[in-house]
Amino acid sequence: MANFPKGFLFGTATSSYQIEGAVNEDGRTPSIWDTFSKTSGMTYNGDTGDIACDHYHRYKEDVVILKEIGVKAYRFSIAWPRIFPEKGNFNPKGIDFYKRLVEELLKNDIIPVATIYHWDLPQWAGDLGGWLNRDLIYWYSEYSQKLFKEIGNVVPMWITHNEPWCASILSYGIGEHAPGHKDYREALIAAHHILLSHGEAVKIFRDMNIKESQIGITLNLTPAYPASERDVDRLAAQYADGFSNRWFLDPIFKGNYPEDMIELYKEEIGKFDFIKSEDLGIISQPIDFLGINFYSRSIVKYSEKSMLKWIGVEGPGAKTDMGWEIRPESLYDLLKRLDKEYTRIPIYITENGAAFKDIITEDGKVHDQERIEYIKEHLKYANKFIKEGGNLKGYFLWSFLDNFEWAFGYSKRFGIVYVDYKTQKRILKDSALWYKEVINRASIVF
Ligand SMILES: OC[C@@H]1[C@@H](O)[C@H](O)[C@@H](O)c2[nH]c(CCc3ccccc3)c[n+]21
Repeated sequence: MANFPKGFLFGTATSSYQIEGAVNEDGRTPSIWDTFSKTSGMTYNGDTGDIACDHYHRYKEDVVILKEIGVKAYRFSIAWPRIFPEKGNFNPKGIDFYKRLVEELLKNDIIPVATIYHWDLPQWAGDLGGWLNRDLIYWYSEYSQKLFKEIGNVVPMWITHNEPWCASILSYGIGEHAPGHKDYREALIAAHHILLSHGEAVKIFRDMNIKESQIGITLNLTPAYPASERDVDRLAAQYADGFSNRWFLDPIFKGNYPEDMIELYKEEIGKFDFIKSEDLGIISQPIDFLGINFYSRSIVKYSEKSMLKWIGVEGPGAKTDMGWEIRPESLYDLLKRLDKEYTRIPIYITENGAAFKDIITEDGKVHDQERIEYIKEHLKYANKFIKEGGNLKGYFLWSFLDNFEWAFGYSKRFGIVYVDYKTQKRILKDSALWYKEVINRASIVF
């Protein structure tokens, strides 16, 4: 039996575009994900977030379920297009939804953890060039400041951005996410502006001196391992680590971009003329916690073919329905590395979870034992890190509800609560009942 420290924050996580629906309600205007999901071929089956889990209307019922599971905290994101549906035009009805949600959470002793940006950029900002336009930093500052003013005193944990890597590299470089560009120079420009907007929001947050509230950022981090002990494969792993992790960790915690990656990129990217002298100082100002989203590791071998000099190799372990290798030990490796090389500020696992092919059996239940095993194993390694003195303060399971899985639409289920999208009925999967026990005892048997 392993116990977690008293006060360890067990939670669940979601995001606005993936669960809310009500895309035209109370003044909300389209986001780049409304546009992208309606562009043919961009999402599985042409799925969109138009309805999703209809959480905008069902949030009270959903908070009751959160209470039933017994989570201590709930991580959600705020839809920028509800708050500023047009450039410079604040929408009180938009913030009212989040005031109602936060009130409901607090009434049920659940700590609200708000992510300011989880990819649903207002289309009006997309039309200005999105994250390629340095002016977005101004608009993001206006948005963040308004949130801090309106609900800063009732939200104790603020996350500026969810996964800058996805919002830049995956979206402007690889093209799998909105706005679907495939230009690596654009990707690094977007990454820089997102990081800069993070820094500006932290500055605003500090200047407002909001009591009892903390601010951080969430990074998706993927430990990279060489496919062999050959030097070239070890070099490949170094570059994969730079690509996924150090390009974001270094500016935030060291105040510089990693030299080896600048060298690797400069042929393709040309001048790094989008970085101004004062930028890295703004990006690297102290934060109160680091959120990490961990799902799996990558194994890479050297390849002359790719500009990045590496290609992925399939791991030997079992896979989730996303095809991601199940490798809980890598969570421990990641945590130890962060502790040793980057920071000892509090760390929260702001996402960890798995998609599996869930079915409702005759008994009307969802026996998702694979998901229970996945979570149990990751909590085991999280606990090992804590026992060794690691400053891990919380774990947010992805996800509370089955929801819109971006390019995969509704074909992938990550929830511990099953959503029947035809009826919007919620069914607690076995994993929700198991997680309830874990939280109740703040210990797990493994
Ligand atoms: O894919 C599951 C979840 C998403 O539903 C969340 O919105 C997002 O924050 C999130 N990040 C990751 C890991 C990074 C990643 C995201 C999308 C595609 C590939 C890798 C996994 N997830």
